[in-house]
Amino acid sequence: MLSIIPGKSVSQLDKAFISYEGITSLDLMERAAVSFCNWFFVHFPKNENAIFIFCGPGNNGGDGLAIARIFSKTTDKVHVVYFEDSENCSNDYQSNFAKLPKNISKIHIKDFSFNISKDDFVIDGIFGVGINRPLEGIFKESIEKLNRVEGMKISIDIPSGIPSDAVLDGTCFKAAYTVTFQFPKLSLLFPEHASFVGDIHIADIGIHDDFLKSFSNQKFLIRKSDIPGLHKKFHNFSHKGDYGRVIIIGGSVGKVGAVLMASKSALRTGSGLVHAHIPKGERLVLQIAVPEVMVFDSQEVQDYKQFDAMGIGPGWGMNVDISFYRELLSNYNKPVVIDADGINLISKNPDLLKLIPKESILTPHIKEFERLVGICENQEERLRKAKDLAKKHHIFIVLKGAFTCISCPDGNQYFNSTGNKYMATAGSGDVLTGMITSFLGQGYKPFNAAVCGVFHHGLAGELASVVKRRGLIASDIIDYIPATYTQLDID
Ligand SMILES: NC(=O)C1=CN([C@@H]2O[C@H](COP(=O)(O)OP(=O)(O)OC[C@H]3O[C@@H](n4cnc5c(N)ncnc54)[C@H](OP(=O)(O)O)[C@@H]3O)[C@@H](O)[C@H]2O)[C@@H](O)CC1
Ligand SMILES: [K+]
Repeated sequence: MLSIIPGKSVSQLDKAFISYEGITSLDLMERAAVSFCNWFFVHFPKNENAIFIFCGPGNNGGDGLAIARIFSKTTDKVHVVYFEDSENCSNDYQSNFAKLPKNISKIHIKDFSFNISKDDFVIDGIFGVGINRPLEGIFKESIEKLNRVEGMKISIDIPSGIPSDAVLDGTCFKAAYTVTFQFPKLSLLFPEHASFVGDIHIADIGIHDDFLKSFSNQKFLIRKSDIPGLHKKFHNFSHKGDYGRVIIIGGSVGKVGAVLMASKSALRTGSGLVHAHIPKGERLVLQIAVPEVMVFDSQEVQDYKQFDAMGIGPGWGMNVDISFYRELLSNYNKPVVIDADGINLISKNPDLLKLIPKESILTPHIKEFERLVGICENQEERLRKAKDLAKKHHIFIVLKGAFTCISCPDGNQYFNSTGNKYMATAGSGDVLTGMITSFLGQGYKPFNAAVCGVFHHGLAGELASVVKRRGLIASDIIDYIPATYTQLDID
């Protein structure tokens, strides 16, 4: 997993790493600039337009100057727009300013006309992780003007204005892309910042994972390379019992589709036997739609302990016999997955919280989560409360959304890196419930089940959206679950 380092620790990280590596801070800045340019040349291979690079007084500005020098080897249309005289800027800024070749024009921000056309590039090196207060004066005015001009806008490390670990207060540069160094800054993952951050690219500057770990603050990004090692291996003599017997409990009149999608996705994720528990009178539709699922109503199941895992809540509604739910949680002594109305019922009956088996996985979206813990001001508060809840009740909280966050009982938080905007569609959450329940039933540890569930779910959505785009529906995500195993080379 990739450690996410708090902004305030980045300069300590820098110091420790350059001493370990035997390089200077200027060398590290050069690596950052080269890595940024490598990304740029791949993304914009035929660029012939002007490139305006806005450089603030710190090392983010220093990065901008080094980038300008590299660009100037291939084009004469590079313009550096600076805010402070070099002698008032950071040391590495000064070194890079001195190295600027003659073919780069240098303009003080006060003399800049903001005459930028739509094909030009606007590169934001005004502030990085060193920002320590809301923008004012010339910085605020200039960024507001830049947000009004056209042009392809790219931020270096973080859009100027966003603090690295908190929610924006005031003005911020609006980027189409953010090229961030080595690890995503936490605030890039906040929904409040989506319109400023654009697409995120992580540029490698050679600081390896083990080194980063020692500066980590219990926050991590889940990457593709983390996933294969979390999967169980099966052999040629494995039988359907080995792949688990799971049950999805939910459904109500008009909402049986949720159980249908969760059950089908459990099958597609690899479960050997999938059962569904739905209200009497609704079973026919489910049996016709997914003949592989065995359907029961409440009177028919004698003993829930026979199931390796349970997914509770899809389409359940709020008219559930709460004593049944209470008994279900009290008597089942393995981790369960709880979603949707399964969570809403807990919000209405908070005494249920302490009955949830240890290591269970709750998968709320933001509204379900806030019903559980109270309205939150922003994502920062949500993440804090999710961590507290996970620790207090020894459960996993999967807070769904872009960069879904898994909060663990030990206080660690893991952010998912797969998925896209097309997945915000009815039933997407039911699919995830089915997938995590399936992994639990296959004998995965709850942490592995949650991580594999969210990663494969996001990946299935990405694969489906290649052809479906905004026409994607939850059933498409299910169809692409098998392809995620192919993508990750998991047999
Ligand atoms: N390991 C890495 O990740 C690497 C990081 N690198 C790069 O370094 C960046 C961090 O650089 P940094 O620490 O110099 O901070 P940065 O954001 O440039 O600004 C600090 C300056 O701004 C000022 N200031 C602050 N807020 C202000 C405000 N609101 N309004 C006005 N002024 C304000 C503050 O001075 P102050 O006024 O507070 O005295 C100070 O002068 C990082 O994001 C990345 O791009 C790479 O080069 C190499 C590898
Ligand atoms: K920036």
